[in-house]
Amino acid sequence: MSSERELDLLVEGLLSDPLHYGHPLREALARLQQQNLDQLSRLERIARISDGYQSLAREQNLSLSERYHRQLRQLEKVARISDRYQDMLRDLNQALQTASQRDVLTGLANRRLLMERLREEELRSQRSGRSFVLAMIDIDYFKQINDTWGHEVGDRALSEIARVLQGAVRGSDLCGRWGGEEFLLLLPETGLAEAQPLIERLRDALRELRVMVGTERLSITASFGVAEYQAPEGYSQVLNRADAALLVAKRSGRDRCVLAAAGGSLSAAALQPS
Ligand SMILES: Nc1nc2c(ncn2[C@@H]2O[C@H](COP(=O)(O)OP(=O)(O)OP(=O)(O)O)[C@@H](O)[C@H]2O)c(=O)[nH]1
Repeated sequence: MSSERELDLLVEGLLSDPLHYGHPLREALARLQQQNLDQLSRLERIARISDGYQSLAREQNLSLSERYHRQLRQLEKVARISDRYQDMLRDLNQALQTASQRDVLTGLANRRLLMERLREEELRSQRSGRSFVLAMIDIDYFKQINDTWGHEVGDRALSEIARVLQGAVRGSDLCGRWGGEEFLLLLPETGLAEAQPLIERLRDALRELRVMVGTERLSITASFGVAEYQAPEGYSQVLNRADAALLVAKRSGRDRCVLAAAGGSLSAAALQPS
C-alpha cells in the first residue's frame, strides 16, 4: 500500500473515531482533509479539461489536414478538368477558324481566306519587290450542267474541279473558291511568264477531267483571266484587272486564258483552246 493511501486511512480512522470527537485538532484535521479532497477534485477536473482540449486539438488538426488534402485533390481535379476544357476550347477554336476559312462544298479556301491572303501578299510584294499573280477561273456554261443533270451533279462537278485545281498548284500557292463556279488562284512570288505554263496545265487537266453521270461524261472547260500585281497598286486593282481579263476570255469564246498586261491593256497573248 502506498504511504499516501496509508495516511488517508489513518486520517479517516482518526476522524471517524468517537473517542476524538470534540478534540480541538479533529476540527482542524477534518478541514485539512476536506481541503485536500477539494484540491484533488479540482486537479482532476483540470486534467480532464486538458485531456479534452488535447483530443479536440488532435481531432481538429486531423480534420484540418484531411480537409487540406481533400481540397488539394479537388483542386487537382478542377485543374485537370480545366486543362481538358482548355484543350477542347483550343481544338474547337481551331476547328472554327478552319471552318470559317474553308468552302463547305469543295474544302478549298473560301473568299474570306483569299481576301486575307491577298492583303498579306500585297504587303509582302510591296516590301520585297517580288510580284504575285492572280488567276480568276470561271467554269464555262456551268448552268447547263445544273439544268441538264441537276444540282447534285453540279455540286459533284465543282468538287472534282476543286480537287484538280488544288492538286495542280504548289504548296505555297493558294487555290480558293471565289463564289459559285468561280475560283481564284493566288501565286506568290510569280510573274506572268512563270504563271503561263501552270495555267496551261490547269486548262489541260480540267479538259481531261472525267465527271461521269451514268455512262455520260461531262464536258468541262474553264476561262481564265490572269493579272500580275504591279506595286504600289492595291490588291483590289489587280483583282479588277484579272476580272476584266476573264470577261474578255468569256466574250471571245471561252475555254481560253487572257493575260492582263501591265498598265491595264489586255494582252493578245491569250492561250487559245487546244
Ligand atoms: N450545283 C451548283 N451550282 C452552282 C453553285 N454555285 C453556283 N452555281 C451555278 O452556276 C451557274 C452559273 O451560271 P452562269 O453565271 O450563267 O454562268 P455559266 O452558265 O457558267 O456560263 P458562263 O460563265 O458564261 O460560261 C448557275 O446556274 C448557278 O446556279 C453551287 O454551289 N452548286
